Amino acid sequence: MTPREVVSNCRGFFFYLAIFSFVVNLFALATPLYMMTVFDRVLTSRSNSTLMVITLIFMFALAIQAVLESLRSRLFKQLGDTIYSKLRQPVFDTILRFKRQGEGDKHAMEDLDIIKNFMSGVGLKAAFEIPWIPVFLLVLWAFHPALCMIAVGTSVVLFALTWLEDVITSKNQKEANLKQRESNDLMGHILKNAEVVGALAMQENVQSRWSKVNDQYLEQARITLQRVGTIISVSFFVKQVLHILAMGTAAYLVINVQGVTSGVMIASTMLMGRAISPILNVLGAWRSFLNFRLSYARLEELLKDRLWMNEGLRHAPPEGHLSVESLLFFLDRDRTILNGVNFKLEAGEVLGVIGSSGSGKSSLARLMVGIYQPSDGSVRLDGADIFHWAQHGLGEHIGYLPQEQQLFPGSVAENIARMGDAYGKVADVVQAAKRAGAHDMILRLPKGYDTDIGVAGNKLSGGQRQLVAFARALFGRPRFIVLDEPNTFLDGQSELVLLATVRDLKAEGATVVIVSHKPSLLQDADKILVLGQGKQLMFGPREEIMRRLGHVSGVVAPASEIPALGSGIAA
Ligand SMILES: Nc1ncnc2c1ncn2[C@@H]1O[C@H](COP(=O)(O)OP(=O)(O)OP(=O)(O)O)[C@@H](O)[C@H]1O
Repeated sequence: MTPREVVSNCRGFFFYLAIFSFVVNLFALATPLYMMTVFDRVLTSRSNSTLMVITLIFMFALAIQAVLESLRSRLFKQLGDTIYSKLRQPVFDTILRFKRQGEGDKHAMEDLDIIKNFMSGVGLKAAFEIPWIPVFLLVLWAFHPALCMIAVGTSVVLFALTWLEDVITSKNQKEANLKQRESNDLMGHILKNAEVVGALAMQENVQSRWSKVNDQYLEQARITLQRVGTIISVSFFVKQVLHILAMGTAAYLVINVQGVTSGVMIASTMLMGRAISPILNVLGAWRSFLNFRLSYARLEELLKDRLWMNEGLRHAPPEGHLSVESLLFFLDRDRTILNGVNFKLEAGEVLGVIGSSGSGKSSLARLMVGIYQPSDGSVRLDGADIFHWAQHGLGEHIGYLPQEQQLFPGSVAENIARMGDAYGKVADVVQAAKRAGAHDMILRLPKGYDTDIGVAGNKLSGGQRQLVAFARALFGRPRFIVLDEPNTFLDGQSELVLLATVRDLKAEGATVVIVSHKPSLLQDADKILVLGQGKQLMFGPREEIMRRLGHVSGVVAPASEIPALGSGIAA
């Protein structure tokens, strides 16, 4: 769902808001009418009882106006909340997906907040008052055309000021927003890497970089505020002038024109204020309207035509037949990361992926679990295109251990249970931990499975994090498992457990892909895929590939030797 679709689904809200706004504004005529009645009828008749009755009637009208106004405000708030709640999930899914493609817009949630605040606050309210400007002007015209002309003149000046404000501030405002985000992002990175900053004495360097961006933000914000301040002062002056002009003109009319009473004079000056108040509201809400317009357009762009957002087909658990077909992958057109990768695996086979640094192994792993979308070709599991298989439908049958473990704040058990209900699935959590060889390590932690691992697992060692991430990959007995450099932080003992686990998985019929620089990990592999500079150099049974690599001792050649084979060797 895009913002446009959501807003269009909220038509009912707009209908009721229009009705409420109509009635509230109608009641706004009550006070000028009261003043006119008091001046022209009560004061001339000197009747106390009339004054009392009229006062009570108008007080009742004001009470109704107050109640309606409060209901209208609630309706605005409800509209904002409804739009927010309908867009929250698609925006969350989208930014997660785009982040994974390396082009994420993590500020989309801020955009959603801006849309919500505009819809539930003064911004939209001002828009609903605009249609009332001509009505008030018509009433003024009925009093005397000169009064209407003064209000029109003032409105034109105020509109011109609003336009001028936009012209002289929008560029700076945009720049200020951009620099503020850049400055916050940089601060986030500095805090994240605080250890390195401290250890390598980088404080001064990073501080000066951050200050530079932050100063640019402050400067743009200062210019914007200064200009807005000037416009506000001029608008205030125009308002005061209007007031005096209105009073003066009305007094002139009372003196010189037959039929214009002092009641009309008071009522018309009040009405004039009422007529320009929507313009002042628009002026006040202009900035939030501009931000709303930007955010709305950004979210519309982000959410439209996202095929993956459709509810994916729910498949039965896959058997594990993998086919990678004419795979092409690039993040930007100038740089191909993978090209022409073609291979098949039967369920229960183990594939070892080797290749030099930067040859595309991790990218292939990500494509195989549906994180990246192929630029061409496909990755299919049991014949179904993995990328189009909805994440929640497919993910539960997949095990994936990324190079950086990517743990979440929470307990060990929650992390193993993929941040789901760990305590409802204790047996599964423990079983996954045991299979990953993590159980004993976890029991030695201060609170065992309940141990809080800290932000991104910073309370665990590298090896402990990897074991927890491995257990998470095995949680739910997946049928297809991709392990990207699973032994980076593991000691010899844990590595033996890893090998035994791979053997068990194979015996159970699960399909396993291991990306590794380390030949010893691939001794149980059925097939080996060799990548070099994004191309498939070789693919085939392990023994054959080892022979082609000139190996005799039963282990695969070190990755550093592989590029020397060149890219011309096809599988
Ligand atoms: N998000 C990204 N943005 C830009 N380039 C990327 C991105 N991810 C990967 N690459 C590029 O794609 C190429 C392959 O990277 P990949 O991580 O797949 O290699 P690898 O074989 O796993 O390397 P290593 O063994 O060092 O982990 C590299 O040249 C890398 O710079």
